[in-house]
Amino acid sequence: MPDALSRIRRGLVVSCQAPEDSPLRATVHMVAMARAVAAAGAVGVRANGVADVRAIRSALELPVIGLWKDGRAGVYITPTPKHALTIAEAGADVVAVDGTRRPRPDGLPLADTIEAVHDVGKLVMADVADLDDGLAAEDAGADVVSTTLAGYTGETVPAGPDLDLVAALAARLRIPVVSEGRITTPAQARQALDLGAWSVVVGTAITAPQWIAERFVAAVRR
Ligand SMILES: CC(=O)N[C@H](C=O)[C@@H](O)[C@H](O)[C@H](O)COP(=O)(O)O
Repeated sequence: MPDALSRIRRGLVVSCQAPEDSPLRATVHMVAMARAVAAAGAVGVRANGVADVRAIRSALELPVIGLWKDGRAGVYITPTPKHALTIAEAGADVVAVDGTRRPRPDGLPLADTIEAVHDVGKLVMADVADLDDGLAAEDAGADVVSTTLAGYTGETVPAGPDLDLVAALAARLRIPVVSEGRITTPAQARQALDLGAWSVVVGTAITAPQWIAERFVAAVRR
């Protein structure tokens, strides 16, 4: 098992990302967030964009899962080999890419992006939406799959994490399966591991103070 994957086994990876319109959208804030979660015992960090990946890589010893969000709809997570190689070059140990079976903007198969990343000695996390995506991503050579895109390819986004998908993928795949997306409680994170997840990625519930505060505000307004 590659070192970066061994190191995140049965642990918490924290996604340190802030959207463009967030007051936290500056690399310095994402590095501080990454340091804070590392101090708490997180075993890895997931980060978006060249600047954040590069800065977090040099600030921390932890494995970095890097991605490049290009756009907001369709295939936007590290959609092409060019995006993937840029993130690998920025220092990501694992490059997270869209691993769905949707047509990619460059028309190339997922396997091409995976091969390009492997050629520079880095690993690929395929962000999938369903079981068939996961099976196809494993066949295409992905090193690990994550349930990142489950619930984001249809009309509406479901409320909780898709833990059924975690269990289904873990039962069928030989490669590690990471549980990611809408995990908002420690109990859900634990449950994901109990269902066979290799590790758990949590973002919003830890690193988005606006989302956290909104829940408190709504509760005290009632
Ligand atoms: C769908 C998509 O674009 N997901 C992104 C992937 O990197 C991030 O916006 C999420 O924050 C991340 O997956 C962690 O999930 P959550 O924030 O729900 O814990």
